Amino acid sequence: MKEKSAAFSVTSEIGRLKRVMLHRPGRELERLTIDNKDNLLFDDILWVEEAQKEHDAFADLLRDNGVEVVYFKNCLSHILKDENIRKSLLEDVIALEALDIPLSMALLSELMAMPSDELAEILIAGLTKKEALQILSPCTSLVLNSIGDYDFLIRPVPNLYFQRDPYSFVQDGVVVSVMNFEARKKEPLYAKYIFENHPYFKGLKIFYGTQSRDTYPYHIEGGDVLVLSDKVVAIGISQRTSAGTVQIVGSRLARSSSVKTILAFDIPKTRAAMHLDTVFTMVDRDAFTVYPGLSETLRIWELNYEEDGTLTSIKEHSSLKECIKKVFDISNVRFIETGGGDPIAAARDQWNDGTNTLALEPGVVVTYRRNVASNRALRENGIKVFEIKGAELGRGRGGPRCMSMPICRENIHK
Ligand SMILES: NC(=[NH2+])NCCC[C@H](N)C(=O)O
Repeated sequence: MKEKSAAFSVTSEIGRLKRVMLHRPGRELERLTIDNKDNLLFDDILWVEEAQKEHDAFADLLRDNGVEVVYFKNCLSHILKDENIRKSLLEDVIALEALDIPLSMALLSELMAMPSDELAEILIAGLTKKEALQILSPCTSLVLNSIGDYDFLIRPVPNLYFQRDPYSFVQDGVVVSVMNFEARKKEPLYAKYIFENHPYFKGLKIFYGTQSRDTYPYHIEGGDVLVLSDKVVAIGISQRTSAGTVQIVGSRLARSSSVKTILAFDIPKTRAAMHLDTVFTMVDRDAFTVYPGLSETLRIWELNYEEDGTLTSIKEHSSLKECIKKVFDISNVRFIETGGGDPIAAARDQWNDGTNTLALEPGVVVTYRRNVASNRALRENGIKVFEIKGAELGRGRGGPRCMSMPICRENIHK
Protein backbone atom coordinates (compact mmCIF):
# COMPACT_ATOMS: atom_id res chain seq x y z
CA MET A 1 0.00 0.00 0.00
CA LYS A 2 1.44 3.34 -1.05
CA GLU A 3 1.52 6.01 1.63
CA LYS A 4 0.82 8.90 -0.69
CA SER A 5 -2.76 9.88 -1.36
CA ALA A 6 -4.33 8.68 -4.60
CA ALA A 7 -6.44 10.37 -7.23
CA PHE A 8 -10.15 9.71 -6.93
CA SER A 9 -12.18 10.26 -9.99
CA VAL A 10 -15.30 8.42 -11.02
CA THR A 11 -17.30 10.27 -13.64
CA SER A 12 -18.85 7.28 -15.40
CA GLU A 13 -19.60 3.58 -15.18
CA ILE A 14 -17.44 2.77 -18.20
CA GLY A 15 -14.33 5.01 -18.44
CA ARG A 16 -11.12 2.96 -18.46
CA LEU A 17 -10.80 1.48 -14.99
CA LYS A 18 -7.58 2.53 -13.27
CA ARG A 19 -7.98 1.74 -9.59
CA VAL A 20 -10.42 -0.43 -7.69
CA MET A 21 -11.11 -1.53 -4.12
CA LEU A 22 -11.64 -5.24 -3.45
CA HIS A 23 -11.90 -7.53 -0.47
CA ARG A 24 -10.60 -11.08 -0.81
CA PRO A 25 -13.17 -13.36 0.85
CA GLY A 26 -11.73 -14.92 3.99
CA ARG A 27 -12.45 -16.62 7.29
CA GLU A 28 -15.65 -14.57 7.74
CA LEU A 29 -17.24 -16.93 5.20
CA GLU A 30 -16.32 -19.95 7.31
CA ARG A 31 -18.81 -18.61 9.84
CA LEU A 32 -21.79 -19.31 7.59
CA THR A 33 -24.09 -22.16 8.58
CA ILE A 34 -27.44 -23.26 7.31
CA ASP A 35 -29.00 -21.64 10.40
CA ASN A 36 -27.43 -18.20 10.12
CA LYS A 37 -27.01 -17.81 6.35
CA ASP A 38 -30.36 -16.09 5.75
CA ASN A 39 -29.76 -13.45 8.39
CA LEU A 40 -26.30 -12.96 6.96
CA LEU A 41 -27.86 -12.44 3.48
CA PHE A 42 -26.46 -15.59 1.86
CA ASP A 43 -28.37 -18.22 -0.07
CA ASP A 44 -25.90 -21.02 0.41
CA ILE A 45 -22.73 -22.11 2.17
CA LEU A 46 -19.61 -21.30 0.18
CA TRP A 47 -16.53 -23.45 -0.36
CA VAL A 48 -14.18 -20.77 0.89
CA GLU A 49 -10.89 -21.88 -0.70
CA GLU A 50 -12.53 -22.12 -4.08
CA ALA A 51 -14.18 -18.72 -3.63
CA GLN A 52 -10.72 -17.30 -2.86
CA LYS A 53 -9.30 -18.84 -6.02
CA GLU A 54 -12.13 -17.36 -8.06
CA HIS A 55 -11.60 -14.00 -6.43
CA ASP A 56 -7.83 -14.10 -7.02
CA ALA A 57 -8.51 -14.84 -10.69
CA PHE A 58 -10.83 -11.81 -10.79
CA ALA A 59 -8.15 -9.59 -9.21
CA ASP A 60 -5.50 -10.96 -11.62
CA LEU A 61 -7.74 -10.23 -14.59
CA LEU A 62 -8.13 -6.65 -13.40
CA ARG A 63 -4.35 -6.26 -12.89
CA ASP A 64 -3.65 -7.78 -16.31
CA ASN A 65 -5.85 -5.03 -17.69
CA GLY A 66 -3.82 -2.31 -16.01
CA VAL A 67 -6.03 -1.80 -12.97
CA GLU A 68 -4.45 -1.10 -9.58
CA VAL A 69 -6.13 -3.28 -6.95
CA VAL A 70 -6.39 -1.89 -3.42
CA TYR A 71 -7.44 -4.29 -0.66
CA PHE A 72 -9.90 -3.10 1.97
CA LYS A 73 -8.37 -5.25 4.70
CA ASN A 74 -4.90 -3.72 4.23
CA CYS A 75 -6.43 -0.26 4.58
CA LEU A 76 -8.26 -1.29 7.73
CA SER A 77 -5.19 -2.85 9.25
CA HIS A 78 -3.18 0.29 8.45
CA ILE A 79 -5.46 2.69 10.31
CA LEU A 80 -5.62 0.36 13.34
CA LYS A 81 -1.95 1.11 14.01
CA ASP A 82 -2.94 4.49 15.41
CA GLU A 83 -3.99 4.03 19.02
CA ASN A 84 -6.60 6.80 19.10
CA ILE A 85 -8.26 5.71 15.87
CA ARG A 86 -8.21 2.09 16.98
CA LYS A 87 -9.82 2.98 20.32
CA SER A 88 -12.55 5.04 18.74
CA LEU A 89 -13.36 2.40 16.12
CA LEU A 90 -13.37 -0.40 18.70
CA GLU A 91 -15.70 1.56 20.95
CA ASP A 92 -18.09 2.05 18.03
CA VAL A 93 -17.92 -1.63 17.10
CA ILE A 94 -18.39 -2.88 20.64
CA ALA A 95 -21.37 -0.57 21.08
CA LEU A 96 -23.03 -2.35 18.15
CA GLU A 97 -22.64 -5.78 19.73
CA ALA A 98 -24.91 -5.27 22.77
CA LEU A 99 -22.32 -6.44 25.31
CA ASP A 100 -22.45 -5.53 29.00
CA ILE A 101 -19.98 -3.02 30.42
CA PRO A 102 -17.49 -5.35 32.16
CA LEU A 103 -17.24 -7.53 29.05
CA SER A 104 -16.92 -4.49 26.77
CA MET A 105 -14.07 -3.16 28.89
CA ALA A 106 -12.27 -6.50 29.11
CA LEU A 107 -12.61 -6.99 25.36
CA LEU A 108 -11.48 -3.47 24.57
CA SER A 109 -8.36 -3.84 26.64
CA GLU A 110 -7.35 -7.10 24.89
CA LEU A 111 -8.13 -5.78 21.42
CA MET A 112 -6.16 -2.59 22.08
CA ALA A 113 -3.03 -4.70 22.63
CA MET A 114 -3.36 -6.87 19.53
CA PRO A 115 -1.24 -6.55 16.33
CA SER A 116 -3.13 -4.52 13.70
CA ASP A 117 -3.50 -7.26 11.12
CA GLU A 118 -4.85 -9.73 13.69
CA LEU A 119 -7.33 -7.13 14.86
CA ALA A 120 -8.43 -6.38 11.28
CA GLU A 121 -8.98 -10.10 10.86
CA ILE A 122 -11.19 -10.22 13.98
CA LEU A 123 -13.19 -7.17 12.91
CA ILE A 124 -13.97 -8.90 9.62
CA ALA A 125 -14.16 -12.60 10.61
CA GLY A 126 -15.75 -11.95 14.01
CA LEU A 127 -14.93 -13.41 17.44
CA THR A 128 -16.80 -16.26 19.11
CA LYS A 129 -17.09 -16.72 22.86
CA LYS A 130 -14.80 -19.75 22.59
CA GLU A 131 -12.13 -17.71 20.82
CA ALA A 132 -12.59 -14.78 23.19
CA LEU A 133 -12.12 -16.93 26.27
CA GLN A 134 -8.57 -17.66 25.13
CA ILE A 135 -7.64 -14.00 25.33
CA LEU A 136 -10.00 -12.42 27.89
CA SER A 137 -9.18 -11.89 31.53
CA PRO A 138 -12.00 -12.95 33.89
CA CYS A 139 -14.95 -10.53 34.09
CA THR A 140 -18.42 -10.48 35.62
CA SER A 141 -20.57 -10.65 32.52
CA LEU A 142 -24.11 -11.86 32.02
CA VAL A 143 -23.54 -11.91 28.25
CA LEU A 144 -20.64 -14.35 28.64
CA ASN A 145 -22.68 -16.53 30.97
CA SER A 146 -25.72 -16.63 28.78
CA ILE A 147 -24.36 -17.20 25.27
CA GLY A 148 -23.11 -20.40 23.68
CA ASP A 149 -19.46 -21.16 22.90
CA TYR A 150 -19.99 -20.55 19.21
CA ASP A 151 -22.03 -17.37 19.56
CA PHE A 152 -20.33 -14.14 18.60
CA LEU A 153 -19.06 -11.32 20.77
CA ILE A 154 -18.09 -9.61 17.55
CA ARG A 155 -20.20 -10.70 14.60
CA PRO A 156 -18.51 -11.45 11.24
CA VAL A 157 -19.12 -9.39 8.08
CA PRO A 158 -19.26 -12.07 5.36
CA ASN A 159 -20.68 -9.68 2.75
CA LEU A 160 -17.55 -7.54 2.77
CA TYR A 161 -16.38 -9.01 -0.53
CA PHE A 162 -19.30 -7.14 -2.10
CA GLN A 163 -17.26 -3.94 -1.99
CA ARG A 164 -19.81 -2.14 -4.16
CA ASP A 165 -22.25 -1.73 -1.35
CA PRO A 166 -20.81 -0.11 1.81
CA TYR A 167 -19.90 3.10 -0.07
CA SER A 168 -19.88 4.58 -3.59
CA PHE A 169 -17.22 6.73 -5.17
CA VAL A 170 -18.67 9.59 -7.19
CA GLN A 171 -16.18 11.98 -8.84
CA ASP A 172 -13.65 13.03 -6.16
CA GLY A 173 -15.76 11.97 -3.20
CA VAL A 174 -17.68 9.15 -1.64
CA VAL A 175 -21.20 8.44 -0.45
CA VAL A 176 -20.83 6.29 2.66
CA SER A 177 -23.76 3.90 2.81
CA VAL A 178 -26.35 3.42 5.52
CA MET A 179 -27.11 -0.28 5.19
CA ASN A 180 -30.61 -1.61 5.36
CA PHE A 181 -29.87 -4.93 7.04
CA GLU A 182 -28.22 -5.45 10.41
CA ALA A 183 -25.78 -7.98 8.93
CA ARG A 184 -23.99 -5.26 6.95
CA LYS A 185 -24.10 -2.27 9.28
CA LYS A 186 -20.44 -2.47 10.36
CA GLU A 187 -19.08 -2.40 6.79
CA PRO A 188 -19.63 1.34 6.17
CA LEU A 189 -18.39 2.07 9.69
CA TYR A 190 -15.01 0.51 8.85
CA ALA A 191 -15.06 2.31 5.50
CA LYS A 192 -15.73 5.67 7.13
CA TYR A 193 -12.75 5.23 9.47
CA ILE A 194 -10.55 4.33 6.50
CA PHE A 195 -11.64 7.32 4.41
CA GLU A 196 -11.25 9.74 7.31
CA ASN A 197 -7.89 8.47 8.50
CA HIS A 198 -5.89 6.60 5.88
CA PRO A 199 -3.29 8.82 4.15
CA TYR A 200 -4.18 7.21 0.83
CA PHE A 201 -7.64 8.81 1.03
CA LYS A 202 -6.48 12.24 2.11
CA GLY A 203 -8.58 14.95 0.48
CA LEU A 204 -11.49 12.63 -0.38
CA LYS A 205 -14.84 14.41 0.00
CA ILE A 206 -17.48 12.59 2.03
CA PHE A 207 -20.86 13.52 0.56
CA TYR A 208 -23.08 11.40 2.78
CA GLY A 209 -22.88 9.07 5.74
CA THR A 210 -21.08 11.12 8.36
CA GLN A 211 -23.51 13.86 9.36
CA SER A 212 -25.71 13.33 12.40
CA ARG A 213 -28.91 12.62 10.44
CA ASP A 214 -27.18 10.26 7.99
CA THR A 215 -28.33 7.17 9.79
CA TYR A 216 -31.08 4.57 9.67
CA PRO A 217 -33.83 4.82 8.31
CA TYR A 218 -32.20 7.01 5.66
CA HIS A 219 -30.60 4.02 4.06
CA ILE A 220 -28.70 3.77 0.80
CA GLU A 221 -26.41 1.05 -0.55
CA GLY A 222 -23.75 1.37 -3.24
CA GLY A 223 -25.29 -1.29 -5.48
CA ASP A 224 -28.05 1.21 -6.13
CA VAL A 225 -25.73 4.01 -7.24
CA LEU A 226 -24.74 4.22 -10.92
CA VAL A 227 -22.55 7.10 -12.04
CA LEU A 228 -23.96 7.52 -15.53
CA SER A 229 -21.97 10.64 -16.43
CA ASP A 230 -20.24 13.65 -14.91
CA LYS A 231 -23.67 15.27 -14.53
CA VAL A 232 -26.08 12.39 -14.00
CA VAL A 233 -26.23 9.72 -11.31
CA ALA A 234 -28.91 7.00 -11.27
CA ILE A 235 -30.01 5.72 -7.86
CA GLY A 236 -32.35 2.82 -7.22
CA ILE A 237 -35.28 3.11 -4.85
CA SER A 238 -35.06 -0.47 -3.74
CA GLN A 239 -35.14 -3.00 -0.95
CA ARG A 240 -31.95 -1.26 0.25
CA THR A 241 -32.31 2.44 -0.62
CA SER A 242 -35.18 4.71 0.32
CA ALA A 243 -36.62 7.54 -1.76
CA GLY A 244 -35.98 10.06 1.01
CA THR A 245 -32.27 9.25 0.96
CA VAL A 246 -32.12 9.52 -2.83
CA GLN A 247 -33.39 13.09 -2.65
CA ILE A 248 -30.92 14.07 0.10
CA VAL A 249 -27.91 12.42 -1.54
CA GLY A 250 -28.84 14.20 -4.79
CA SER A 251 -28.75 17.51 -2.99
CA ARG A 252 -25.36 16.79 -1.39
CA LEU A 253 -23.91 15.78 -4.76
CA ALA A 254 -25.31 18.89 -6.45
CA ARG A 255 -23.71 21.10 -3.81
CA SER A 256 -20.25 19.52 -3.96
CA SER A 257 -19.83 18.04 -7.44
CA SER A 258 -20.86 18.62 -11.04
CA VAL A 259 -23.76 16.15 -10.70
CA LYS A 260 -27.01 18.13 -11.00
CA THR A 261 -29.42 15.40 -12.12
CA ILE A 262 -30.49 12.25 -10.31
CA LEU A 263 -32.50 9.55 -12.03
CA ALA A 264 -34.46 7.72 -9.36
CA PHE A 265 -35.31 4.19 -10.53
CA ASP A 266 -38.10 2.57 -8.55
CA ILE A 267 -37.31 -1.15 -8.76
CA PRO A 268 -38.99 -4.18 -7.15
CA LYS A 269 -38.31 -4.52 -3.43
CA THR A 270 -37.24 -8.15 -3.66
CA ARG A 271 -34.14 -10.15 -2.89
CA ALA A 272 -33.60 -11.05 -6.56
CA ALA A 273 -33.54 -7.35 -7.50
CA MET A 274 -32.01 -6.10 -4.26
CA HIS A 275 -29.99 -3.31 -5.91
CA LEU A 276 -30.32 -1.39 -9.18
CA ASP A 277 -27.12 -3.04 -10.47
CA THR A 278 -28.81 -6.45 -10.40
CA VAL A 279 -31.22 -5.35 -13.14
CA PHE A 280 -29.41 -2.56 -15.02
CA THR A 281 -25.74 -1.78 -15.74
CA MET A 282 -23.92 0.35 -18.30
CA VAL A 283 -21.61 -1.43 -20.76
CA ASP A 284 -20.85 1.16 -23.45
CA ARG A 285 -21.43 4.83 -24.24
CA ASP A 286 -24.87 3.97 -25.62
CA ALA A 287 -25.47 0.47 -24.26
CA PHE A 288 -26.87 -1.05 -21.09
CA THR A 289 -27.70 -4.51 -19.80
CA VAL A 290 -31.33 -4.61 -18.76
CA TYR A 291 -33.32 -7.34 -17.08
CA PRO A 292 -36.43 -7.64 -19.30
CA GLY A 293 -38.77 -8.16 -16.34
CA LEU A 294 -37.83 -4.69 -15.14
CA SER A 295 -39.98 -2.75 -17.57
CA GLU A 296 -43.20 -4.23 -16.10
CA THR A 297 -42.89 -2.28 -12.86
CA LEU A 298 -40.18 0.32 -13.35
CA ARG A 299 -40.94 3.96 -12.63
CA ILE A 300 -38.30 6.66 -13.23
CA TRP A 301 -38.16 10.21 -11.94
CA GLU A 302 -35.68 12.86 -13.02
CA LEU A 303 -34.64 15.17 -10.19
CA ASN A 304 -32.94 18.43 -11.12
CA TYR A 305 -30.90 20.43 -8.62
CA GLU A 306 -29.29 23.84 -8.50
CA GLU A 307 -25.65 24.48 -7.53
CA ASP A 308 -26.61 25.08 -3.91
CA GLY A 309 -28.38 21.72 -3.67
CA THR A 310 -31.93 23.05 -4.03
CA LEU A 311 -34.22 20.61 -5.80
CA THR A 312 -36.01 22.52 -8.56
CA SER A 313 -38.08 19.82 -10.29
CA ILE A 314 -39.18 16.21 -10.26
CA LYS A 315 -40.36 14.85 -13.62
CA GLU A 316 -41.62 11.34 -14.20
CA HIS A 317 -40.47 9.57 -17.39
CA SER A 318 -42.71 7.01 -18.99
CA SER A 319 -40.00 5.24 -21.00
CA LEU A 320 -36.55 4.18 -19.82
CA LYS A 321 -35.20 4.43 -23.36
CA GLU A 322 -36.49 7.96 -23.94
CA CYS A 323 -35.22 9.01 -20.53
CA ILE A 324 -31.68 7.74 -21.22
CA LYS A 325 -31.67 9.36 -24.68
CA LYS A 326 -32.68 12.66 -23.19
CA VAL A 327 -30.24 12.79 -20.31
CA PHE A 328 -27.31 11.63 -22.46
CA ASP A 329 -28.45 13.74 -25.38
CA ILE A 330 -28.05 10.81 -27.81
CA SER A 331 -30.35 9.71 -30.61
CA ASN A 332 -30.04 5.99 -30.06
CA VAL A 333 -29.59 3.74 -27.07
CA ARG A 334 -29.07 -0.03 -27.03
CA PHE A 335 -30.58 -2.25 -24.38
CA ILE A 336 -29.01 -5.70 -24.18
CA GLU A 337 -31.45 -7.97 -22.43
CA THR A 338 -30.37 -10.47 -19.77
CA GLY A 339 -30.61 -14.01 -21.12
CA GLY A 340 -30.89 -12.62 -24.64
CA GLY A 341 -34.50 -11.69 -23.86
CA ASP A 342 -35.79 -15.25 -23.34
CA PRO A 343 -37.87 -14.90 -20.15
CA ILE A 344 -36.67 -18.14 -18.55
CA ALA A 345 -32.99 -17.63 -19.42
CA ALA A 346 -33.36 -14.01 -18.30
CA ALA A 347 -34.78 -14.94 -14.89
CA ARG A 348 -32.15 -17.66 -14.37
CA ASP A 349 -29.23 -15.44 -15.39
CA GLN A 350 -30.54 -12.46 -13.45
CA TRP A 351 -30.57 -14.57 -10.27
CA ASN A 352 -26.94 -15.45 -11.01
CA ASP A 353 -25.97 -11.84 -11.68
CA GLY A 354 -25.97 -12.03 -15.45
CA THR A 355 -27.02 -8.38 -15.58
CA ASN A 356 -24.29 -7.33 -13.13
CA THR A 357 -21.37 -6.37 -15.37
CA LEU A 358 -18.21 -4.48 -14.45
CA ALA A 359 -16.91 -2.31 -17.31
CA LEU A 360 -13.13 -2.14 -17.80
CA GLU A 361 -13.54 0.46 -20.54
CA PRO A 362 -16.36 1.41 -22.94
CA GLY A 363 -17.59 -1.81 -24.56
CA VAL A 364 -15.43 -4.16 -22.45
CA VAL A 365 -16.90 -5.91 -19.41
CA VAL A 366 -16.30 -8.65 -16.84
CA THR A 367 -19.09 -11.16 -16.17
CA TYR A 368 -19.62 -14.62 -14.66
CA ARG A 369 -19.01 -17.48 -17.11
CA ARG A 370 -22.15 -19.33 -16.02
CA ASN A 371 -24.46 -16.75 -17.61
CA VAL A 372 -24.08 -18.23 -21.06
CA ALA A 373 -27.14 -16.70 -22.71
CA SER A 374 -26.49 -13.21 -21.31
CA ASN A 375 -22.81 -13.30 -22.31
CA ARG A 376 -23.80 -14.40 -25.81
CA ALA A 377 -26.22 -11.48 -26.07
CA LEU A 378 -23.49 -9.07 -24.98
CA ARG A 379 -21.07 -10.42 -27.60
CA GLU A 380 -23.73 -10.32 -30.33
CA ASN A 381 -24.02 -6.65 -29.52
CA GLY A 382 -20.30 -6.08 -30.04
CA ILE A 383 -19.33 -6.01 -26.36
CA LYS A 384 -16.02 -7.66 -25.43
CA VAL A 385 -16.65 -9.99 -22.51
CA PHE A 386 -14.04 -11.29 -20.05
CA GLU A 387 -15.56 -14.18 -18.12
CA ILE A 388 -14.60 -15.21 -14.59
CA LYS A 389 -15.67 -18.35 -12.79
CA GLY A 390 -18.15 -17.41 -10.10
CA ALA A 391 -19.58 -20.75 -9.02
CA GLU A 392 -18.77 -20.11 -5.34
CA LEU A 393 -18.66 -16.31 -5.25
CA GLY A 394 -22.11 -16.11 -6.84
CA ARG A 395 -23.72 -17.98 -3.95
CA GLY A 396 -23.61 -14.71 -2.03
CA ARG A 397 -25.84 -13.14 -4.75
CA GLY A 398 -23.46 -10.70 -6.33
CA GLY A 399 -21.44 -10.47 -9.54
CA PRO A 400 -18.35 -8.63 -10.80
CA ARG A 401 -19.87 -5.17 -10.30
CA CYS A 402 -21.02 -5.99 -6.77
CA MET A 403 -17.55 -7.25 -5.87
CA SER A 404 -15.65 -4.13 -6.91
CA MET A 405 -15.62 -0.43 -6.11
CA PRO A 406 -13.94 1.76 -8.73
CA ILE A 407 -11.93 4.55 -7.14
CA CYS A 408 -10.56 5.95 -10.36
CA ARG A 409 -11.73 5.73 -13.96
CA GLU A 410 -10.48 7.66 -16.98
CA ASN A 411 -12.75 10.62 -17.68
CA ILE A 412 -14.63 10.02 -20.95
CA HIS A 413 -16.36 13.39 -20.96
CA LYS A 414 -13.35 15.59 -21.77
N1 LIG B 1 -24.37 -4.57 -5.45
C1 LIG B 1 -24.92 -5.72 -5.25
N2 LIG B 1 -25.90 -6.15 -6.04
N3 LIG B 1 -24.55 -6.44 -4.16
C2 LIG B 1 -24.98 -7.74 -3.84
C3 LIG B 1 -24.88 -8.00 -2.37
C4 LIG B 1 -25.20 -9.39 -1.97
C5 LIG B 1 -25.23 -9.57 -0.48
N4 LIG B 1 -25.26 -10.94 -0.09
C6 LIG B 1 -26.43 -8.88 0.13
O1 LIG B 1 -27.47 -9.48 0.16
O2 LIG B 1 -26.35 -7.78 0.59
